Amino acid sequence: MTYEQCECEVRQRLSEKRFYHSQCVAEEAVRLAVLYGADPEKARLAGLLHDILKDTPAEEQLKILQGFGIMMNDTELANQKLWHAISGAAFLEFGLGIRDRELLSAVRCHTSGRKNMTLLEKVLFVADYISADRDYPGVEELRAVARESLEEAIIEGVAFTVQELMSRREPVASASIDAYNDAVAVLKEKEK
Ligand SMILES: Nc1ncnc2c1ncn2[C@@H]1O[C@H](COP(=O)(O)OP(=O)(O)O)[C@@H](O)[C@H]1O
Repeated sequence: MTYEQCECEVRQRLSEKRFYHSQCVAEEAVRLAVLYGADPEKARLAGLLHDILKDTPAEEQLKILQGFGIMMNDTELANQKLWHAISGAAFLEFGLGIRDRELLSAVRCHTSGRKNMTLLEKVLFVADYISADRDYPGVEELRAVARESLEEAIIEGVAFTVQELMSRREPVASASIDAYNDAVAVLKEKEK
């Protein structure tokens, strides 16, 4: 599929606001990719596609996952906000025929992160926090951190999300803690 065809698939499934967010994440992912040595065009496409099922009702997302025979683990099931990433990656692969495993796994883990993230996964994970449309308190600081270190940005991003989830007494998927621990380990290694 061409980039334009992908854009068309995304646009028809998302609200204007969410489509704009996807475009902003695509642009930010390119910037981070250039800065840290990932493939900019793959990063752009991952950013464009990452939220493709975000506006699809949860029951439909479940049906899509069941239809493709994909199981979620217990924490994933307990966190509805994670479903669009998992169902989105499945839809891209089995619905649209996108075969790029690196891109698919970046979409699959873009919300929670995961253990042993690839460079592209890190780029997308961070781009989603700092894209131009984001305006939460602290986003400017996180943008500055992301220009200096992807790992520091992952740590700050996960800390922000986990604190927010805990304050609402919501379950926390351990994939984010894994991503945090890996980032801490990379920084410790660099300090040596
Ligand atoms: N480890 C996690 N466990 C549970 N929920 C999580 C985790 N990480 C992220 N989330 C949920 O996902 C939300 C962010 O998802 P995201 O796709 O970036 O949404 P949006 O683009 O609407 O901000 C967080 O606000 C949180 O509710």
